[in-house]
Amino acid sequence: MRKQIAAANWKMNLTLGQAEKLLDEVLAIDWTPKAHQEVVFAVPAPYLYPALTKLRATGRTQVHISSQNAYSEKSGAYTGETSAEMLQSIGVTHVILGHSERREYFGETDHVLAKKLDIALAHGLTPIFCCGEPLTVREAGTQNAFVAKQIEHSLFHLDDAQLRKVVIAYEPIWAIGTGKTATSAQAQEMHAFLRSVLAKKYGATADHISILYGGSVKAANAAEIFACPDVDGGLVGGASLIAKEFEAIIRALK
Ligand SMILES: O=C[C@H](O)COP(=O)(O)O
Repeated sequence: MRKQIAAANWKMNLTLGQAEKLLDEVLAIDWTPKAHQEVVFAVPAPYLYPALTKLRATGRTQVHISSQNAYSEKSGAYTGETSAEMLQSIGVTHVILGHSERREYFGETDHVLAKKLDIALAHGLTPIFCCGEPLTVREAGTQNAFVAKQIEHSLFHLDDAQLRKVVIAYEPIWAIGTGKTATSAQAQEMHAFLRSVLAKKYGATADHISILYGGSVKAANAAEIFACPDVDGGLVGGASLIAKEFEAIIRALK
């Protein structure tokens, strides 16, 4: 079975004290993962190392710490940036790339994201690559072509072995932080389409790629969305900041 993943994206929220309390609460839940289940915490950069330290103390092996971003160059005079090599050196295993907020506020293009994917993979990180359409595109009914282009432009230069290390997150922008979730039918339709896009180039490998859904996932809707055959868990923003909510989302993994 494909990996089923509950990924928390804390975005730019929480003080250190709040972050430690939340992590403690979620790490303490009585949860025995199935072999194919994982939990990922994408925490703000200043909390990566404290979070890793806490996680190591629990001995949990199916829980991982992720960066919310990494730069597209190996090292050098890039003030304020964090490299994939730095993340690897402290024990971070995952990195979110191409979140719509990065694309919108920081001008990240498909081309830059292709470079970020390369450098993340070269340093052994698992990229969680985000794609998704804005409301205008959804209303025009052209979401499939829009999202297929994001995938083709940023991922299609990867070889089969590299693609197998990538997790995809489909996040319709109109559903992020709006409380307006895609219906499970809309999510399934897009996830199946994305898998077919991957299959055209990578054949049966497409069946091994986890595709997460993101956009107003919460305790009340996670089980229905995760039950869709092509949905392999979720990338969760707001609800991941509340321990009880995120616990329920973890328990909704299939
Ligand atoms: O990365 C997470 C997504 O942007 C979803 O955020 P949300 O769950 O607050 O809608």
